[in-house]
Formats: sequence, C-alpha cells, structure tokens
Amino acid sequence: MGKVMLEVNNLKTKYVTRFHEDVYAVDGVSLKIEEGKSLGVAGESGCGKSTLALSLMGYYFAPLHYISGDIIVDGRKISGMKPDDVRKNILGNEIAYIPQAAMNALNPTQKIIRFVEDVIHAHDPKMPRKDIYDLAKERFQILGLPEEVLQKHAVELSGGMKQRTVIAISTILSPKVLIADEPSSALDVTSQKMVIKMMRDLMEKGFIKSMIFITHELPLLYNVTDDIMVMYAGQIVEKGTAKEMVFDPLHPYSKGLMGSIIVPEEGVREQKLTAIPGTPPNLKHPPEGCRFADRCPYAQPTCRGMKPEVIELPNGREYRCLMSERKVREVYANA
Ligand SMILES: Nc1ncnc2c1ncn2[C@@H]1O[C@H](COP(=O)(O)OP(=O)(O)OP(=O)(O)O)[C@@H](O)[C@H]1O
Repeated sequence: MGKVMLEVNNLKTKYVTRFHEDVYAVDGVSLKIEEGKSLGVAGESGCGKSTLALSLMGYYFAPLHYISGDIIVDGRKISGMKPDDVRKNILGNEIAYIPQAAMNALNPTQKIIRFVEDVIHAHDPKMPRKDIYDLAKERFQILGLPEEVLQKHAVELSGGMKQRTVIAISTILSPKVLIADEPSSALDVTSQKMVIKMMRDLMEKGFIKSMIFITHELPLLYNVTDDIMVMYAGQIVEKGTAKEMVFDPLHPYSKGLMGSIIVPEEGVREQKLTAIPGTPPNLKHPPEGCRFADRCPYAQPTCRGMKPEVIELPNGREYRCLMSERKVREVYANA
C-alpha cells in the first residue's frame, strides 16, 4: 500500500439553517486516498458532494458546522484546527479546492498573473514577482497553457481556457490533495476533455499528489479516476475501482445512476436510459432505515425499518445494503 495522502474517518458535518434546523449533509463518511491516486465522487444533486468537499478542507464557517470525525492530510490531522490556521497553513499548499463554477469567480479586472501572485504570497509573502512569473510561466507551459495567458484578463479567455487557468492557478503550490467540484461541467465536450486531460497531467507530472473529482455523472469518471465512491443522502453507499463501479455496480442507487445519464459515453453506455424516479430524502430528518428504500426497485419491508451497515467484500469493495452480494446479483439477473 502506498503512502496515504488523505484519510477521513467517520466525518459528520451539518448545516444549521436560519430557522435553527440541522441538515445532516455529511453523515459518517470515511475514505482513504494513497499518493498518486484519484477518487471520483458521484451522486445526484443534493446528495452532499459539495458539502463533503467543503468539509474535507477543514475550513468551517456558518452555516456549515463540524460535528465529529478525523481529517488527516499526509499524516497531519487538520480536523479541529482553527479556521485561521487552516487558511494560512493548509489551503493552497496541502489541500487545493476548485469550487463549482470557479472560472466565473475570477475578478475580470485583474490580470491572471496577479491571481498567481495572490496564491503564492498567501504562503510566501516575500517571494519576488520575477520568481513568481518564472514559476507560473514554466507551470503553464508544462500544462499546455500559453505564457501570454498570464498577462490577460479573465474576460479575454474562453470558458475552457478560463477553467484550465483556474486549475493551474489553484495547484501552483503543488498541493497534496486537489479537490475539484464539477470541474468539467458547463463546458463544451472539447473543453471538458482538455480539462480532464489537464487533471491527469497534474497527477502524472507530480504537481498534485492525490485528487478528488466530484461529478453528478458517474460514467464520466471512468478513465478519469482510479476509484469511485457514490454518495446518497449524505452517506457513501458504494466504493470500488472505477471499472467495478461503472461496469458492475452493486448498490441499487449506483446501478440507477449508471442508467440515468443524459449523455451516453462511448464504450461505457451507448443508450440514454431512464432517470431514477423520486427524489433524495430530506436531510433534516433522514429516514430510519435505508435512505434509498423509497426509490429502490428492490426494496423489501425490512429496508424501511433497518439501517443497512456497510458490507466490505474481500477485494476491498464496499456497499451499504441489506442484500448480500449473492442476492444483489440474483435480483439483477432476474430484473
Ligand atoms: N447553505 C445551506 N444551508 C442549509 N442546507 C444546505 C446548504 N447548502 C446545502 N444544503 C443542503 O445540504 C444537502 C447537500 O447539498 P450539497 O450541495 O452538498 O449536494 P451536492 O450533491 O453537492 O449537490 P449539487 O451537485 O447540486 O451541488 C442538501 O440537502 C442541501 O439542500
């Protein structure tokens, strides 16, 4: 086993709404990512993917609150650190985060090189501008971005170029963990491919040591990440290698996600199928038993009353369901 870059044990976080209600958006998540590895996180809108990303940074501000659990980056526990210490010592160099629609957040009146300076100066206030320029120029070139981009303003760049620029800026300090939330959505297909290639290059060239790639499109992760984890209603419902998850999903929700993708992926799914009927449960009052039971085509009466524990298979694969692996395969074969 390689060196563990990110370890998360039973992480629980919640939102507290202005009406003082608790929303349990991340409810007992555990994961491990080794050096050089990437993890995809998939699930429908509202399943808690973005909240997990925010929670993993250890940077908590109302309405998001930490409840319990450990977040350990390269052996250093960051859960429980003060937000100011996280900002100064962790964000950017240990963990970099690319939020949804990051490219639209670039201040249009500022040159790209100024953003690079801001990121570097937050950790090394004395680094001369010339050195920053040289570093940025080299990094941009290696990542296939023209040097001229550094002197441009965000408004002068196309959507795809802007997104790749944001990724290059966010990873300039070569973080141990990169968390990217829907980095390729809202782009045309060609730009999506370029963004995905760039993420792979960052890993291969060692500019990031591990990566979490969040998307609502499960098949997109095939060929992009080593492992995939599916989230439903704030919990992980299945975890496995990308190949297992895409071609042999065990949890009925993962299976449903594979069949409900709008854009067919060549070599993965060629046909458009149906959406999963129903909506995820309200996380203010999660169901007592299996959280997916109300939408599961294979649900039995026991599923509504009994909480399914995570089943770990001998090959390390995990899923959260009351059905045994044999039973799952049997019901899928007869479906
Ligand atoms: N600021 C907030 N205050 C209260 N509840 C919130 C807040 N932000 C998100 N939630 C709730 O937390 C749950 C998880 O939302 P989250 O945005 O993490 O899901 P997601 O899977 O990332 O969805 P999307 O892909 O749409 O971003 C949802 O029930 C959502 O309504």
